[in-house]
Amino acid sequence: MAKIVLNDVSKIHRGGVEALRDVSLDLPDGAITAVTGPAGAGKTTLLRLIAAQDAPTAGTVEVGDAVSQSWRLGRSKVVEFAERGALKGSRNVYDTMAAGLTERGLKRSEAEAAVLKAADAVELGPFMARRVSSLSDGERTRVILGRAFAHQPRAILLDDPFAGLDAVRRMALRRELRALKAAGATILLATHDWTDALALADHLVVLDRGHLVASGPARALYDRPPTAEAARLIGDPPMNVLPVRANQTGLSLEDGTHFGATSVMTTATFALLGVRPEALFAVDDERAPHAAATFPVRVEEIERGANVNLVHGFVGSHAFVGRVAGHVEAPASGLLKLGAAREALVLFDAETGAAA
Ligand SMILES: Nc1ncnc2c1ncn2[C@@H]1O[C@H](COP(=O)(O)OP(=O)(O)OP(=O)(O)O)[C@@H](O)[C@H]1O
Repeated sequence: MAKIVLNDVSKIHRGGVEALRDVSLDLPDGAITAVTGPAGAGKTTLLRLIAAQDAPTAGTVEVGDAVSQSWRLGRSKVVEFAERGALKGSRNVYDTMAAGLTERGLKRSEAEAAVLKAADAVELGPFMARRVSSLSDGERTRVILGRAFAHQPRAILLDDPFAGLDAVRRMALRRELRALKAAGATILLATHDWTDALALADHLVVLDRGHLVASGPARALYDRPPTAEAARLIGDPPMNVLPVRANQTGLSLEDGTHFGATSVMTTATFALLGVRPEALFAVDDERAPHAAATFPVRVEEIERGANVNLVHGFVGSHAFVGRVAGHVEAPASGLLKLGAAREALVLFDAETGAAA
């Protein structure tokens, strides 16, 4: 197992791009951490620094007992950084998985046993002699994972491991990663995909434009984001966040659109009100539970799915999304009332954005 600690880490790439700024993190060992954030947030840069493939411009990175005073020192023994782009197409699968094992001190026979065992685990046995360039994206991902298994590192870093995998392989990979965790590995994966992140992660790190937006236990961060900024970045679709004004009659938008929500106590006149898309339900549905707040949504589009519908529209002038179960239809007026229970409403400070 290996705990990963970053102290005030910044990384300025050549050309002056500040990919990370003053990031401090303390990641639990023996857990799965998902590093999330929009394109260009700094996810790959963070993984590369932890793997000692690149040096921080400032700050220190510690992995287990390998500290980065000299930033490369000892790190290769504890971290396997699995980058799809780094696979050599002309190598066969066996050599790709075996590369570096003897340098780590394994005898040839031990290296061979480790590779064959790992290949078995990721069902790559029949592929051993195939060139990497002849493999599909999904098969390459399995090579990457197989290599990580064979090396038995204490921390495994995976950059976008689910890209290019079909649904069945995604599920299989999630199972493999859980099994690796159960065997004691610390796993860090960068992903854009919230389904995978939330299905797997014990811990979430949210980055945006190089700064750390949030870090904490995945479920808690998802249910109660610490700031409005985090709320807008966590989940797909993320939480709706509306600027509201409070008085005795409840909460309203600046244009007077009223939500009720008298049960939401706030001493401030202005606040930000958050509600998760999947917490919303159509209030005309007589089976709907009692709504503590009602949002009149001017519907632009309803994306129909097998069990849930994504309602895209506006509340006042603010974009708003509902993920509503069952059949839902926009009324002739175009205004669909979506409600939420009291426990689904989150208030943030209007000035600081901190959760109330
Ligand atoms: N080697 C490099 N030289 C110069 N700039 C770089 C380099 N690597 C990354 N960057 C820049 O640093 C920022 C962060 O990039 P990074 O790849 O870490 O983000 P990311 O969150 O992984 O993005 P994506 O989700 O698109 O893969 C981006 O603006 C990127 O263009």
